[in-house]
Amino acid sequence: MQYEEAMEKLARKLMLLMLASLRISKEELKWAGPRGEFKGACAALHLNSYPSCPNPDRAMGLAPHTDSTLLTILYQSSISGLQVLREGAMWEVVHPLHGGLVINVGDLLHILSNGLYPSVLHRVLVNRTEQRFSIAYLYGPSEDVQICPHEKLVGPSELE
Ligand SMILES: O=C(O)CCC(=O)C(=O)O
Ligand SMILES: [Fe+2]
Repeated sequence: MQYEEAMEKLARKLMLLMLASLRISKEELKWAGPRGEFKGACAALHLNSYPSCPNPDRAMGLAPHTDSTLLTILYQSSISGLQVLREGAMWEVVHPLHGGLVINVGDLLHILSNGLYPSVLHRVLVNRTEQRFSIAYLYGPSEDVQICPHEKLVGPSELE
């Protein structure tokens, strides 16, 4: 519970920072609410466990996917395995950093930002000798919110 509360606070803060970077204030996104509280936001925790496998090439950890969230906050233990697809071509390992969290942009933020924050294709390979654990906090809007590109990010100037 404590973990979820801390993650929700962080997710809200990240959302406001990312929106600000797109020059969108909380007043310009109705469902952010007057204090940027993102009322009714939907969240879930994935508790992932990947048993070790002596032959990782022949085992599946997590198949390539994007998260259908606004954003995902990921804690990975000290065992690597997470990879992201770079420039649509190369799988790159996301090395765990002590005390660090990984932020994945999800499909809903991709849509909201009209592609300025692209969602990231990622996968997990199992480790040869050690079991790996991760905790993914999946953050999305309230279920009655319809996501579309923000009006400030569409229009003639964006198409030029
Ligand atoms: O285990 C990981 O590092 C990634 C987990 C993940 O992508 C997910 O739960 O959606
Ligand atoms: Fe994921």
